[in-house]
Amino acid sequence: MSTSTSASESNSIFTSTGTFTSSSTVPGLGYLSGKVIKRFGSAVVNGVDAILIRRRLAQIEDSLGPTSDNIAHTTIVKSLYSDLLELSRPVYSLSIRTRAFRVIMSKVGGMDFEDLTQAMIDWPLSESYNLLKTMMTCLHPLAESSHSQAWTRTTNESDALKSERSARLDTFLAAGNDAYKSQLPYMLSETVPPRSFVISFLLFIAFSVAQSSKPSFSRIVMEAGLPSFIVNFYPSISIATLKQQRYWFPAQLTIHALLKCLDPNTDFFLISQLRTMLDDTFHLSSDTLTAIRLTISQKDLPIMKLLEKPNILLLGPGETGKTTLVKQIVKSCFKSSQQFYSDCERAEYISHILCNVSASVEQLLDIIAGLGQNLKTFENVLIDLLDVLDDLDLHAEKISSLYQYEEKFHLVSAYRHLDLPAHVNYYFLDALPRILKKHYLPSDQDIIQCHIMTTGIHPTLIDLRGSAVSLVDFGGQFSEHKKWINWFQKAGLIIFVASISDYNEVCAENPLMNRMDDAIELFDNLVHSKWFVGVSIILLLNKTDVFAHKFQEVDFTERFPDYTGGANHDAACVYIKNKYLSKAPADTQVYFTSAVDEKQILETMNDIYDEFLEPVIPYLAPAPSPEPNTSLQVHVQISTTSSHHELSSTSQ
Ligand SMILES: Nc1nc2c(ncn2[C@@H]2O[C@H](COP(=O)(O)OP(=O)(O)OP(=O)(O)O)[C@@H](O)[C@H]2O)c(=O)[nH]1
Ligand SMILES: [Mg+2]
Repeated sequence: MSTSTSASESNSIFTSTGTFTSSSTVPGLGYLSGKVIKRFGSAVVNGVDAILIRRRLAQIEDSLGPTSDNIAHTTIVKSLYSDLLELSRPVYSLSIRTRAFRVIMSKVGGMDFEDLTQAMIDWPLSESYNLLKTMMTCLHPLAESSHSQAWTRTTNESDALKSERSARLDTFLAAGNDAYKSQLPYMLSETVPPRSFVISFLLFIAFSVAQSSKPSFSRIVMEAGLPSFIVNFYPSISIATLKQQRYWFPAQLTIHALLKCLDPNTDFFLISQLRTMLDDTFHLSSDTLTAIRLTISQKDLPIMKLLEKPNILLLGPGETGKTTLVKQIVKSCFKSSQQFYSDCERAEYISHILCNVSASVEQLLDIIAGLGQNLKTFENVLIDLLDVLDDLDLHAEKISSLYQYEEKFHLVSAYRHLDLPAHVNYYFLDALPRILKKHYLPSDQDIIQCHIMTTGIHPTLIDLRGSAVSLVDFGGQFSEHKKWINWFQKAGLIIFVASISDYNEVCAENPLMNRMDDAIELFDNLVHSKWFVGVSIILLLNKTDVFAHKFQEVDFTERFPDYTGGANHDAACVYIKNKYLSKAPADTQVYFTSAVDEKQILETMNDIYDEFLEPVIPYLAPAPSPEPNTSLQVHVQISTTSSHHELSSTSQ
């Protein structure tokens, strides 16, 4: 590093009219350098003074740079920031300014700007103006050579000198941009829209304006070009319908702070300019400064993970209700006045539903054979039923004969206790007379109740209160688990879906393994996985409706001898919940759900959105626009009836 600074290097590149304000009180080198900075400000800096300035800068970098520890003493902090700002002024050499500017921009990017803000407010307004203008140039998407060229002096410099100056300025701006970017609390990726890049800066401006609360400071923010800067990143902010979107929040917060601080008597023009950009309904429940502080503090929460990766992963064992949940959410985004499934889609479900039932009937036949009792009549009914289910069109006669003996259906129902899958046992068996009718077309509920085993990974983009979030559905069978890991790094939030009613069932792939034991073990593994540090994991104990039936029919204490809650259904639910929670952090959120109940599942999802997603929504990409000629606000990337799915042939 050069220890001397040439006259040409130390000349101002940007015009500056300010006076010097640094007043370091730090004894020793800091003190000396503070004085030097103060004394030499715009003068040509040479020799020992240049060395002292550089040493002071190194000290500032050590204390305030990204790797520094916090400095407790407020007087020291004040003097450090004061000198830092001083050294960013255009009167110093570009190499000094670049280093100082880098520290400033890293503080802004990392939302660690309370002290910097204070120092800037205490600075002369003309200096703050220069700095803010430089920051906006540095963050502007086109902050490249065109800018620096416009900023270079229009003296009679030779072209070569001009282009050298321009190149050095580009390096200066790029260094600030990089420092800012490197400290952002969220990662920039393709899924994060460009406006997210300036969230930290806008909060810095909002905070400075609110902290200063002086109209004069707000005025220089306006004059430095903030409105056009905002419009660059939020191009439609003046459009009434768009500015109400929640993702305008950081820009709206900044505009709101400015409007609060400008003087209505003298700043009429500026105020009316800002009014066109502010949503009329914009409202803060606390004062401006508190609201900004709250927004800044969110950077520490796991929700920032969601901001980086707006993916909600639905994990859990097979047949617990993951896909049903997706179906309900996707359907809910559709305007209720219209039909969600077309007749064609409904027709595609017929074969899946028939297969669901016939798989269970086959299972029932196996069970009966194993009972060793003479149940010939019943077996014949089931065989007839299987035939019919195999091809409805060919067996019209048989269907009518089945109808003639409606008690036969009751006979089937009488064997419910024989461990059939819940959706057949509690739903499709009752619906058989309707299903076997000519021209049967599945209802919405039939589609929700139909099980199609998921294979592979299926992300679906959903409209979450105006923002786009990806809901990722995975196959839950053992053989599918190895595919999950590809998505672990992309997890923003995890919803582990377990079935509360499977306590007396065995795994489809391993009849020796109890389903609930297997689910708890899987949950335990995921909760403690290194992939999910800082990611919230929500537990959904699903199939409460099935549990309610089962709890009446199957002795709970037989399975759990240490359960002491007797016939109290709620006590049994808490008992199972605690079994899961014994493996998880104490603050794990648990929801009891029935995914086949649309209203209930949407209420639960709303609670999850409020609790885990609301603060992130303003920063996410907008939801995909509705398809032409439809009010569908959801972009479903997979077809629920596609050939990606295989039929479940076994359930218990
Ligand atoms: N009664 C009832 N049935 C449910 C509930 N949740 C899911 N089901 C049914 O259970 C079956 C399995 O549900 P899916 O959503 O396909 O399960 P999954 O977790 O996606 O299963 P895999 O894709 O195999 O991992 C379907 O027939 C659903 O209708 C519930 O809360 N109550
Ligand atoms: Mg599924």
